[in-house]
Amino acid sequence: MSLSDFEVQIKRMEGQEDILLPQKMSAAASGFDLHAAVSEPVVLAPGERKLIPTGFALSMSPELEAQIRPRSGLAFKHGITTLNSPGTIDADYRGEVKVLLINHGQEPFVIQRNERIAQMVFQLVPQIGLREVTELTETERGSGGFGHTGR
Ligand SMILES: O=c1ccn([C@H]2C[C@H](O)[C@@H](COP(=O)(O)OP(=O)(O)OP(=O)(O)O)O2)c(=O)[nH]1
Ligand SMILES: [Mg+2]
Repeated sequence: MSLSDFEVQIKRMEGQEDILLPQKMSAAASGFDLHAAVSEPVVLAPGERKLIPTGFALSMSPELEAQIRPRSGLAFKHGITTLNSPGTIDADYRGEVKVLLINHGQEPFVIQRNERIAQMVFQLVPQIGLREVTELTETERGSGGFGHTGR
C-alpha cells in the first residue's frame, strides 16, 4: 500500500500565500497540524471561545471526512482545546476550514499567526443507508446504558 492512498486537494484562501499548510510533525503522525491564519495576534481570555481561520479550503472524495481535534500540549499546558471536539469537516464543504478554540485555562492565551493550534485527522466514512423498522434485534444489554454495568 502506498503512503498516500487518498489525494485531498487543498487551496489557500486569497491573501494567505504565507500561511503554513497543514503539516505532519512526525513520519507516522495521524494528524496534520493546523496553523492559525490570523492577521494579527488574537487573545483568548479565560472562558472565551473564538473561531480561528486556517487559511485553506479542501476538496475530498465523499468517502472521507476530516476531524479537527485539539493538540494535547495546548490543552495540558494552557487549557486550550476545541469546543466542538472533534470538529467535522464534511467532504462537500468548500469553505475555509476553521477551528473553534476555547480557553479553559486561568490565563489569557495569545494566538500568533502560523502558530499550530489544532490537528486535522482524515477518516473513512462508511456510506450508511438508514432503514426504518418497528422491531430491533434483541441483545443481552438491551436498553441498559449510561453506567448500568457499574462504575
Ligand atoms: O470545527 C469545524 C467544524 C465545522 N466546520 C465547517 C466544515 C463543516 O463541513 C461545516 C459544518 O459543520 P457542522 O456540520 O459541524 O455544523 P452545523 O452546525 O451542523 O452546520 P451546517 O448546518 O452547515 O452543517 O462547517 C469547520 O470549518 N470547522
Ligand atoms: Mg452539519
